[in-house]
Amino acid sequence: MNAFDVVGIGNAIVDVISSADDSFLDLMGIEKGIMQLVERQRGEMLYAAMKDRVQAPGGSVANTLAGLGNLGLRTGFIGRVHDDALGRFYARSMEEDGTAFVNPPVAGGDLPTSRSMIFVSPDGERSMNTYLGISSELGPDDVADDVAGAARILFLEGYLYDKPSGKEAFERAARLCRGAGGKAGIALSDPFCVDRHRDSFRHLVRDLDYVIGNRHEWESLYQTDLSSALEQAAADSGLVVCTRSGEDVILVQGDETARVPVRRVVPVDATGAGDQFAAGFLYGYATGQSLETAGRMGCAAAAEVIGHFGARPETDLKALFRREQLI
Ligand SMILES: OC[C@H]1O[C@H](O)[C@H](O)[C@@H]1O
Repeated sequence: MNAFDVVGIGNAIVDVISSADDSFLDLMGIEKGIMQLVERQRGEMLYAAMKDRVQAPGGSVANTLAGLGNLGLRTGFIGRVHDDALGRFYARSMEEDGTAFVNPPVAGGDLPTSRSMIFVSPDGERSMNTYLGISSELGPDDVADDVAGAARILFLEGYLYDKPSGKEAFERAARLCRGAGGKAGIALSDPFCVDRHRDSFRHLVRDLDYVIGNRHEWESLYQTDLSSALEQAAADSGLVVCTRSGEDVILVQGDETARVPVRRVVPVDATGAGDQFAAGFLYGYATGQSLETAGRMGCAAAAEVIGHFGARPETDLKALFRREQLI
């Protein structure tokens, strides 16, 4: 029996969250609604400018694992934090959220634990400014055989391709998992990330077992409109999932297509919507649900997280799924 139902690998990031209106974003030169990588100095400047900031564990794939841990699956996260206050907070929080943080915080070195300064606008949009710190050093040595090789399902973060060592870690993890008979898939992360790594990601769609992305990411990947992009993706990949903020989610596996309706609501904070969609979907995938049920689980988990600040669920997702008659 595998030690883990789902193992994820990605950037281990502490989120620092505060509210800000559009004029503040303009003043600070922050592009609304995307994730921008920032240098340490700019990160410190933005941190200092945040009013009533709240600190929470984040990181895209790690957020998904927290959702899966909440749902009772056996989960592990491969990430890299420094042995500083933020890093110890992060490792402890992952464990408290039900996910094994398999690599201990790293002592020594200059780079601190990663943090993302996230500004939430009154319309619920989030603008993320991430200083990668020690996470930029995540590499193949962080990927243990008895973690990636012991996963039934592996979930990989597209953002890792931004650093050569992250890419090597990603590829080693996928090799170990699939070599031991597990399934590996990727979250495309964001359209700019797709733009930076288009050729590599096109290969991954062909090589991996499932791919999750939103409409902008799929359009960027194939540089065409959504329906042509999904047609190509379905021909390339075993299982394709496309979220479309506020519109039906589309899931395609071989000849089967499911469309899952989404209730349109104004988010309190959109941070983590895609991550929790992935958690609900992967719970369905791991427990052998139909495409449609897995998609509905994704939508339910995403709807929960956008109803409050922060990128991780605050309620019992299994109870939520029961109420929605999904389990
Ligand atoms: O997807 C949301 C996450 O992306 C960024 O990596 C932040 O850490 C945030 O928690």
